[in-house]
Amino acid sequence: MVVSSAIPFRSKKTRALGIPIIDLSLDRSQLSEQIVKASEEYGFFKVVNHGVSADVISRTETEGSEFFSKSLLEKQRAGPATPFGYGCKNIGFNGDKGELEYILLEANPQSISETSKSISNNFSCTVNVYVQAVKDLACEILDLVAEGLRVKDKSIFSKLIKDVNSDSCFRINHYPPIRTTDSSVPNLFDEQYSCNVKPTHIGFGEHSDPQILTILRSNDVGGLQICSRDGLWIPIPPDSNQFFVFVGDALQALTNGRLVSVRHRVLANHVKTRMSMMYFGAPPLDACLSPIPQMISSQNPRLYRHFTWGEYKNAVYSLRLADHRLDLFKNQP
Ligand SMILES: C=C1C[C@]23C[C@@]1(O)CC[C@H]2[C@@]12CC[C@H](O)[C@@](C)(C(=O)O1)[C@H]2[C@@H]3C(=O)O
Ligand SMILES: O=C(O)CCC(=O)C(=O)O
Ligand SMILES: [Fe+2]
Repeated sequence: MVVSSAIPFRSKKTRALGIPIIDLSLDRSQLSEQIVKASEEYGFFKVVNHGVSADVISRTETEGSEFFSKSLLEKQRAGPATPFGYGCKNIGFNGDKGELEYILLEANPQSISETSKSISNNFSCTVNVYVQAVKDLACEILDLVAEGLRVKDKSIFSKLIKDVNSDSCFRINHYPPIRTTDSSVPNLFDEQYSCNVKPTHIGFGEHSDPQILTILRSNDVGGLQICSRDGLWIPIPPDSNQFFVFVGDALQALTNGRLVSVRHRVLANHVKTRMSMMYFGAPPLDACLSPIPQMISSQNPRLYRHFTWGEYKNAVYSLRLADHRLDLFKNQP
């Protein structure tokens, strides 16, 4: 596993640390082991040589930028985020706020074209091609996860997001620079690492992603941080040519806690606009998220009870962004 060089960050609660980088051109047996190791230790890694065309990525970025450059009224025609549609500063339904605007779409061609009606045909086609490409990447990674865990059915995880009824979604977040009039907030910005020196504004608050796997791509503006197992925040330098992968709560449950969903957040940038695009791979609503039998043994007793993605999603939307919702589904001894 290639580990990136140390990332300095001037805050007591963050520390310098490398994050795993997975080269998808390596041979399968090496790859599957590296992916499982990274998913156990961090629940997060960067993938390089991912095979997604640079043109597909840049066209989607252009469509996203064009959408956010429209007037508020025009953007609102994509519908209020209930949860799908255009949202500004409000995240979810329970009072969470962030310094961003976003568009959240169901990740299937019919819904994308329906929600995109008020935007453009180009937006719809481009987003569809992008979503298909990152979905294929997510499936490939999930097959490698199954191989690395030595599970017989290699498609045990990927088939959940390949299912026609998969509840996957796609989100574009747009974080404008913070224009502060508060002189106590220094407009410090570390160009070298593209992150705020003093994190004073939350772009997107601390949380874990509820789904199986998230594939994130951002422009060259930083702000993303992941929380290490010992509770320290690690700034992730942006890389617009590569993808970052997050293990979600559903994969943590399916693997009986062996792979961990990673808590992360985005700090607002004082100077530049960050734009990120996330594909959240999710199962169908009626899919069971109980730990797969291969992950349960006398040394590793069942951690979570039987529950469906639909039940979990209801819990997700009834709670706050930062809540530890998977704890509600722990097995009673
Ligand atoms: C505050 C909320 C927004 C969110 C649903 C929730 O009640 C808690 C989880 C949030 C989250 C985080 C990851 C994804 O961005 C998201 C789409 C998801 O599935 O869970 C968002 C939800 C949202 O913005 O609707
Ligand atoms: O915008 C980002 O970089 C990450 C946002 C995020 O974590 C999310 O939308 O779930
Ligand atoms: Fe997230």
